[in-house]
Amino acid sequence: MKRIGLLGCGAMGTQIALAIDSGQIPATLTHVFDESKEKSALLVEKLTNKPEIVENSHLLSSNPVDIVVEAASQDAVMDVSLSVLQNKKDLMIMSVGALLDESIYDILSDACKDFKKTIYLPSGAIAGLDGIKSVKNELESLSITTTKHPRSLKGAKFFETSDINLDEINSSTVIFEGTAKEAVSLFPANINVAALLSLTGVGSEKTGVKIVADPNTEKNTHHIVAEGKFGKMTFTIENYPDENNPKTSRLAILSAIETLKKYCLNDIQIGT
Ligand SMILES: NC(=O)C1=CN([C@@H]2O[C@H](COP(=O)(O)OP(=O)(O)OC[C@H]3O[C@@H](n4cnc5c(N)ncnc54)[C@H](OP(=O)(O)O)[C@@H]3O)[C@@H](O)[C@H]2O)C=CC1
Ligand SMILES: O=C([O-])CC(=O)C(=O)O
Repeated sequence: MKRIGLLGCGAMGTQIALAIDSGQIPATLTHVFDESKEKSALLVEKLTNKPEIVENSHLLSSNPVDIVVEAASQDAVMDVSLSVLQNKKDLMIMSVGALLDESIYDILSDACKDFKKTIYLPSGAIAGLDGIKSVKNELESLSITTTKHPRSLKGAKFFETSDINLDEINSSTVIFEGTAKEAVSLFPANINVAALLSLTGVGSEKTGVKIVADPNTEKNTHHIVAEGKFGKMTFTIENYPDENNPKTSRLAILSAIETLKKYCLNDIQIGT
C-alpha cells in the first residue's frame, strides 16, 4: 500500500484525505502539514485513520512516504518541491502556476531525472489536455477564457494595482487579457489551469488568457480553443465550485483524486 504525505489541508487537501480514508484511493495517509495548525487539526479530526501532523513542510518527505501531494499554494511548491525529489519521493502538484518560473521548471525536471522520481500534474479543473498534448507540435494558437463569479476572484494580487472593484461589477466583464505567464502571477489561486495548458502546449508566453468576472454565473467556466495544422479543438468546462472554496472547482478535486488512484493502483490505464 502506498504511503502519502499531504501538504495543504484546505478545500482540496481535505477531500483528498477523505478519499484516502474511505478507501476510494487505496493508500495510507501517514503525514500532513498546513501552515494553519487549526486546519491540519480540523482535517485529522474528520479522519478515522489519523495521520501524524508534522511541524514543517520539509518533514513530510523526510518521513517514509512514497509521494507528497501538494494542495497548498505556489509558494509551497517553490519551497518544498526540490527537497521532496532529493528525498527520493514522488510529488503531485496542484498549484501548477509555480512551474511557469522557467528556472524552477528546469531544476525540477533535472531533479526528476537525477533522483529517478516523477512529478504528477493532474488535469485539474479542465479537460482536453490529452488531445492538446498529442497535437503539441502542430499548434498555432492556444487560448483559455475563464469566467468566474466576482467572489471567486477576490483576494487576487491583480487587484492590488488595478482600479477594478469586484463589488461594483454588475454584468459580465473582461477584467484581464494577457499571457498565461502574466495571468498566473496576478491570479495565483485562480488560473493554474492556464499553466497546465501552457506546459502541455505552446508555452506560457504564447498561451492567451482572458479572465471574465460575471456576477450572474454560479459556475467556474473554462473555454479553451486550440488551432493548428491538425484542425481545431474547443473545450468548454462548466464547473461547479467547491462548497468550501469558491475559487476551486469540484473537477479539480476529483482530478487530483483520480490521479492519485491511478498512482496507487496497478491496473489498465485508459487515455493518453
Ligand atoms: N491545478 C488546478 O486545476 C487547480 C489548482 N488549484 C490550486 O490548488 C491549491 C489548493 O486549493 P484549495 O485546497 O482549494 O485551496 P485552499 O485555500 O482551500 O487550501 C490551501 C491550504 O494550504 C495552506 N497553505 C498555503 N500555503 C502554504 C504553505 N506554503 N505551506 C503550508 N500550507 C500552505 C493554506 O493555508 P492559509 O489558508 O493559511 O493560506 C490553506 O489551508 C491552490 O493553490 C489552488 O490555487 C485549485 C483549483 C484548480
Ligand atoms: O478550479 C478552477 O476552476 C480553476 C482554478 O482555480 C485554478 O486553475 O487555479
